[in-house]
Parts: sequence; structure tokens; C-alpha cells
Amino acid sequence: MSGVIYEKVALIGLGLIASSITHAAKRTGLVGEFTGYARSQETRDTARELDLCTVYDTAAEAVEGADLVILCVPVGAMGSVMKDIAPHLKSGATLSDVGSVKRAVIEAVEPYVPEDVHFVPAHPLAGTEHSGPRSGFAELFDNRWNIVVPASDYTDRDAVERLKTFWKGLGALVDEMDADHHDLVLAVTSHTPHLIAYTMVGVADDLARVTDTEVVNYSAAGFRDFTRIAASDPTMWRDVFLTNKDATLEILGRFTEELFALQRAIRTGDGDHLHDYFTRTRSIRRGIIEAGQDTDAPNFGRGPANT
Ligand SMILES: NC(=O)c1ccc[n+]([C@@H]2O[C@H](COP(=O)([O-])OP(=O)(O)OC[C@H]3O[C@@H](n4cnc5c(N)ncnc54)[C@H](O)[C@@H]3O)[C@@H](O)[C@H]2O)c1
Ligand SMILES: O=C(O)C(=O)C[C@]1(C(=O)O)C=C[C@@H](O)C=C1
Repeated sequence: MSGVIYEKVALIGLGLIASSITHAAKRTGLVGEFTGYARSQETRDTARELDLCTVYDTAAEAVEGADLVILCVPVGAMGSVMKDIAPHLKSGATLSDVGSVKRAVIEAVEPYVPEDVHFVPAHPLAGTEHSGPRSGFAELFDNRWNIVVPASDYTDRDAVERLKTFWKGLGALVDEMDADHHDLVLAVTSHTPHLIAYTMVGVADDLARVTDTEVVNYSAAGFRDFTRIAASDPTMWRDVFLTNKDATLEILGRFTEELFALQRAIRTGDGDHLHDYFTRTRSIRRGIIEAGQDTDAPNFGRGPANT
């Protein structure tokens, strides 16, 4: 895809997601000019050194005249950042965000959105355990979903479609969803799994004090995957759990019930229960692969696999 979709895009927060947006857009020239702002002087200096965008020392200056403004800060900071930039947004501009939780961001941001600005929240389902302006890369969004969550029924459809075209241009697959549904789905697919990984690594850390360095030296592939996830940014994930509280607690409750049932099966030697359970979960992985939704597979994004 080529052709400029937005002449000027402002990124507030210059970490993994913002820097990846600039790298991905530069591949195809979707954006005339990027401007940006981050809270810390160190991040702004690094972004300048990397030539990610024109970096300003205030958010107000960065958003001046921008056709699209994307909030790329932790979920808990969205409201205060929006309050600062609201009076400086261009009439007719689109305002979006990349937060991992949607209802809380809408509630925090919407009260400050001027009437002549189109608010179209979004969430790229792509990331790594790394953060900061140096961690971004152009391929991050390739064949990954971006869920666009129009904040209200009155959201301007042209603004929504334009934002979707922009994300497709960055390499993403795009879908639309209601905010509450998004938050429940992500509690299952992303938020609770992260909490489980954090917990497992914490348990191993406690154990390591007993077994010295064995946990590190002999960590098997499954545990290594957990440690990668559990190395993710503490501020980002603190905010995710504090703002997607109800959905995460609901899924965690169900998880705990299942875990107790498996624990009992192990204690009582109920091999049938364990085997049946693992057979069911194996079929879910196969279903994902057959639906062509295995994002690690070479054919991902090209339809169902012929298996
Ligand atoms: N990392 C992921 O895997 C991932 C994936 C999808 C969406 N997200 C979401 O994207 C957003 C950004 O995540 P990231 O991974 O790019 O984080 P990051 O830590 O790499 O970058 C965050 C940036 O925001 C800046 N910042 C923090 N508080 C600020 C404030 N009050 N005002 C201005 N700037 C501030 C930081 O200085 C930093 O530049 C988060 O809302 C996160 O939930 C993250
Ligand atoms: O691959 C990873 O490191 C991620 O955790 C990315 C991941 C995810 O759970 O898939 C994490 C949070 C985001 O909101 C979206 C994507």
C-alpha cells in the first residue's frame, strides 16, 4: 500500500508502540510528517537521536496542526495527557490511542474530547516484553490484529474507516469491537495469561533461593516463555490490571476453579480427568492452526491452513 493517509501524525508517549508506528509507516510513506512528545527528557533525547520524529518538549506543541493524534502512554496516564492536549487539537482531527484496555481509556479521555474532534480508540494486539523508544521495529504489526473500538454510535464513520486504512497500511489486520467485549476477550487472551506468568516466575524466584541457580540453569522452554512475558513493563501492566479489574477478576475466578479441579485430580490420581482435560486443550491449539490464526505460522493472514 502507498500514498499519504495523514499529513501530520502526533504520537504522545514515545515507547515500543509509538516507535514501531513510525518505523512501519516509513516503509510505505503513509504519513507526511511525525511529531512526538514523551514525559521524560531522556526519552525525548533518545527519540531525537534515533530520528523517530520531530520531538517537542511539550505535548501541546506536538499535537498542534496534527490530523491524527495517537496516545501511546500507559493506560493510567491517558486521561491526564488528554486534559493537557485537548485545547490544542486541530478542528476535524482524529484522536486515537493504543491502550491495552478500552472502557477505562474511553471513560478517562472522552470527557475532554472537543466536539469537532473524532475520537476513535484502537488496540494493536502486538507487542514484546521490551519498552522504550529503542525497542520499536517496522514489522511489529505485520499480520497482527488491531481492534478498533469506536467510542460511541455517533463516531464519524469516515474517521473510523480512515484510521482502519492507516493501520492496514502499517501491516495490521483490522476488526471492530465494542469496548466491554474487547476488555473481556483481552482478559482471557492477554491480561490473565500475563498475571499467571508473573505469578509463576515469582514462585520460581522464591524457589531459586532454595535451589540456588537451578531454576535459571535448567529452565525449560515453557518456563522461559513465562520469563519473557514476566519481563514486560511493570507500569504498563499495573495499569492494565487496575483498569480492567472486573473482567480480569472474573476470568481469574474461573481459572482458579479449574486449577483446583486439576490439583484434586493430581492428588487423587484421577488420570482420566487430566487426560480428558489435556485432550480438550490440545484441540483448541489445533483449531487455531486450522483456522489460519496461528500468528507464528508462515501462512498467517493468508486464510485457513490445508492441514
Ligand atoms: N507493549 C505491548 O506489548 C503493548 C501492546 C499493545 C498496546 N500496548 C499499549 O500501548 C501503550 C504504550 O505501551 P508501550 O509498550 O509503547 O510502552 P513504553 O513503556 O515503551 O512507552 C510508554 C511511553 O509513554 C511515556 N509516558 C509515560 N507516562 C507518560 C505521561 N504521563 N505523559 C507523557 N508520556 C508518558 C513514556 O515516557 C514512554 O515514552 C500502553 O497503553 C499499552 O497498554 C502495549
Ligand atoms: O508478545 C507479547 O510480548 C505480548 O504480550 C503482546 C500483547 C499480548 O498479550 O499479546 C500484550 C499486551 C498488548 O496489549 C497486546 C499484545
